[in-house]
Amino acid sequence: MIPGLKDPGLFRTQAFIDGTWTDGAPDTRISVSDPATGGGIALVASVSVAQAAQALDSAAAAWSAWRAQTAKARADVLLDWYRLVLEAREDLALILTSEQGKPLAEALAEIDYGASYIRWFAEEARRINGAILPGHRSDVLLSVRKEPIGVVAAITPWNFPNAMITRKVAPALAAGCPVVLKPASATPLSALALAELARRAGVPAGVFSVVPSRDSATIGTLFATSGVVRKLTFTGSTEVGRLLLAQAAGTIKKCSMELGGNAPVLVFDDADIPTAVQGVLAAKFRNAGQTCVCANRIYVQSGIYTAFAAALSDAVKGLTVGDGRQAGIAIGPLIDEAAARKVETLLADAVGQGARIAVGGQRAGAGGTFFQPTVVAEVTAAMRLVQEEIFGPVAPLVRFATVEEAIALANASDHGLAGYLFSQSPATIERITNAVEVGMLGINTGAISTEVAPFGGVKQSGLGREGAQLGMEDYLETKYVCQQF
Ligand SMILES: NC(=O)C1=CN([C@@H]2O[C@H](COP(=O)(O)OP(=O)(O)OC[C@H]3O[C@@H](n4cnc5c(N)ncnc54)[C@H](O)[C@@H]3O)[C@@H](O)[C@H]2O)C=CC1
Ligand SMILES: O=C(O)[C@H](O)CS(=O)(=O)O
Repeated sequence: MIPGLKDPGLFRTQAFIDGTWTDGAPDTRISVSDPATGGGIALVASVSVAQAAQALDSAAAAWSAWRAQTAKARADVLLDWYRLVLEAREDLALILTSEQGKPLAEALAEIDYGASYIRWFAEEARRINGAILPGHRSDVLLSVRKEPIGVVAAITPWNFPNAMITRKVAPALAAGCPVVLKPASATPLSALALAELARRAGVPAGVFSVVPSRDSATIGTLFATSGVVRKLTFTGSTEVGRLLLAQAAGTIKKCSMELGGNAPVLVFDDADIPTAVQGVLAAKFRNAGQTCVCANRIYVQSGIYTAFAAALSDAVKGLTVGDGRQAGIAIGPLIDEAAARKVETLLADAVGQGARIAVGGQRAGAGGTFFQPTVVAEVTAAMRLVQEEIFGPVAPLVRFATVEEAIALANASDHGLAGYLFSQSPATIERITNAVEVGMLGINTGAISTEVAPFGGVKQSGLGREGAQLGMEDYLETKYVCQQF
């Protein structure tokens, strides 16, 4: 149980299948722990493959009635879900912080962000328009219709355990598609609370099921290979996304992939230093650096390097580390011991090659997975801090000299999700905007995520877009009709 919930009915530990709360496989449960304390907070059902398959079958059975609903009727259910989520935002944030660790202020922001996707796609549901085409002959009528793709299987990560779910489920339901969701095993409680609120909003049985599982690989294989599933949508690491794409190939399944990132930041000599510092703080340290759009490699032009490094270090020293439920905390715990060890390993590699720790660099506090917000100077491209997604509160600073060098350094990655640029030169901004290989670019800001804009990456950061009008397309099929008079 989570102390302090106003509505204990949102604390759900069973699976939600075909509109019913149900136990999982016997003798198998997911132990959910609080990353701030290491203590256990719940034992959650872990479904069997048969139960996951049953959820898929119930989705297929519910599809025809859900797609037959008018767009307005689906939009009304989504708006009710949106209202209920906002009414429960404090409980949802407390559940989220308890299982994931981010500060409550960030958790509240995530709930609002997640809810914004529900509202956005409630509105988009009524804008799924087709077209009448100018015919190629005078005796035909040509039309193009958008139709729901069918049963959607979704797999989501632990770092945004609310918004990554609504960013998928809301457009799917709006389009007329049923969804079976497998949330991350570290953070199933947020998903189950959303399912309870969807049930209260009137989402019909079978249209939205949640199947937590300790055996992600087996459930993932079922989702990727089942003939019932028409659409697989995944958010998580590139490694798992690659595996799922390969598994889905056998059924030519439509896939959306929101994968790993390695965001470059370019700070030019003409940047406004306070703006650049605030932008890097926002892009680097949100969720203790555990976001896919985090600033991962910070390239600073040589003329501003010393001043920027000093200003950023001073700002980072002011970031407080602690339990996200306490007031004023900026950096919560990392999700688990493995995540903390990875940060230590990357730092040791950098220092071993000559990098210098300017701020932080150690675990914070007595025990646990808290890590000091860290600034590392004199980092080079040869270091793992630059080559790998850090997923921790570490800001590596790399020098560069010219615009051409900055472009080459920024694009020297197999990933291309987000990127950031700080400059006051229109010519530099235009040059970099055109040359940098990313799906999303922040210019003089580190906060870019919104439901109104298409979220996604290029290269090995993924396929497709979420949010915006584009985000609906991933849940639709196009039918062309040629009618002979
Ligand atoms: N592009 C985006 O929007 C986002 C990308 N990410 C990326 O996700 C990663 C961190 O999240 P994690 O949850 O640790 O990623 P992960 O890939 O380990 O897990 C993501 C989800 O996949 C499941 N999973 C794990 N192995 C699987 C398998 N073999 N088959 C099927 N499902 C499997 C997990 O249980 C979880 O639900 C980072 O690389 C981050 O960049 C995270 C959030 C957003
Ligand atoms: O990085 C992620 O996990 C999310 O996509 C973060 S965001 O959408 O809030 O930027």
